[in-house]
Amino acid sequence: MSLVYDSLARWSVAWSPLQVPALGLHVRGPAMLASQKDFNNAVSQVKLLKEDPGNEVKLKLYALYKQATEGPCNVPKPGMLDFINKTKWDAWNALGSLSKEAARQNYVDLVSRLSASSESPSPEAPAADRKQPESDSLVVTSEDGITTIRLNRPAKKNALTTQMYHDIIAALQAASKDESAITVLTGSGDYYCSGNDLTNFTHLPAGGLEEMARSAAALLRDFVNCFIDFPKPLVAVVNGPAVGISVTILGLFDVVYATDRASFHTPFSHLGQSPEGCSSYTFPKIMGSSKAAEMLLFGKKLTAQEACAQGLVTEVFPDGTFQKEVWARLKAYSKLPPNAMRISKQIIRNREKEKLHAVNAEESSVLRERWQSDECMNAIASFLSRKAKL
Ligand SMILES: CCCCC/C=C/CC(=O)SCCNC(=O)CCNC(=O)[C@H](O)C(C)(C)COP(=O)(O)OP(=O)(O)OC[C@H]1O[C@@H](n2cnc3c(N)ncnc32)[C@H](O)[C@@H]1OP(=O)(O)O
Repeated sequence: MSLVYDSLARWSVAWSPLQVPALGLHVRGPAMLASQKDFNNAVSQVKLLKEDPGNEVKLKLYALYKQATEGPCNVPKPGMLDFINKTKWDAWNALGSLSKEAARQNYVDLVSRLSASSESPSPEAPAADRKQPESDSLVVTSEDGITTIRLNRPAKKNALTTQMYHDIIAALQAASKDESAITVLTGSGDYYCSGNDLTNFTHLPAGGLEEMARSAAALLRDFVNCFIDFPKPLVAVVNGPAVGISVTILGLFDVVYATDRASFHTPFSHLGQSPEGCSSYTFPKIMGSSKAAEMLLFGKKLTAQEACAQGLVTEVFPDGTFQKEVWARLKAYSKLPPNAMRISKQIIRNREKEKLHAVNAEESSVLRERWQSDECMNAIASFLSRKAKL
């Protein structure tokens, strides 16, 4: 094994970025596919990366570059002892029949994530230096090795405004670098979260509905990407009912604790919308395809006990002792060696990441279209005119 690593290390030095170029099967709607120009720009951007992304990522870049430019692997497999070329061949071959267009897009996405992370400030951000959220609707605290991101809009059942999506992204980015061992998302008041604030769709920008849908899809994608990439144990403390996107992203958490008062509701069809938060992939995996379909297609609301029986929730606690029991447990977990927890999370999650990014891109692209549909507009108008509730 070390021989392969050694060889890869030398190989990466010899690599020109132009030869370099993610594993994973990407299926996405045509609206989101990168152009040849985007691809060429990404190829140039690789040369400007400030940090060496490491051999694993270089291999992904290489494989995607080959797939995007030459299509599926079409050369004979190198011999057993030709470690370097065999490793490259395996990476390219693992992409199977992924189309050139999807490979080009995945390459562009990967480079853009690499560029963003190499530009972000790397030093550890202690809790005291954390940039506070722009609005009071999100409260971020760090104590006892736990960073807690609290949705704080109880009068609106913690519905997520556009600003809150931005603030959660910033809070997760800061938490990934602070000194805490565990990060928690929870809500204030009687609800965990009622999902996307439906009035987000009423603030039409100059470009109209189309522009609103485009920018919401881009924000959704960035938001979900942060959960996919979050490096530390991520725990949801579900203090009450959860709706929409606050339910779907639970599949990206490591542990989900719920009060017995919680319920889990994804009424996408009622709203003329479609699943997000990678739930089109994680839910069938977690609970099987027919239970997932009942939730995601028919909007079946699950009790906390049902969600636990189906694997979406880790454990359910009586509401009266929920906070006390959960926080005592989290405080104990936060004393465990943080690096061991990060590394274990990496092992569990890393092989799925590229797939999850592809699913996220596809779901966001489909929703961009859905948000411009009459079905969706009518459902939102109906809620806003107080004719409809879930
Ligand atoms: C970047 C964009 C990404 C987009 C990602 C897409 C995500 C998809 C989803 O999340 S879909 C889910 C959307 N959510 C809903 O459809 C829930 C709508 N809300 C309700 O049906 C009900 O409010 C309820 C069942 C959650 C709670 O009912 P209850 O009777 O207990 O309470 P009220 O209805 O009186 O609510 C109190 C006030 O809160 C406002 N409110 C609640 N949820 C939302 C919401 N999602 N969006 C906007 N506003 C919400 C509600 O209108 C009340 O306000 P008022 O006191 O001013 O009347």
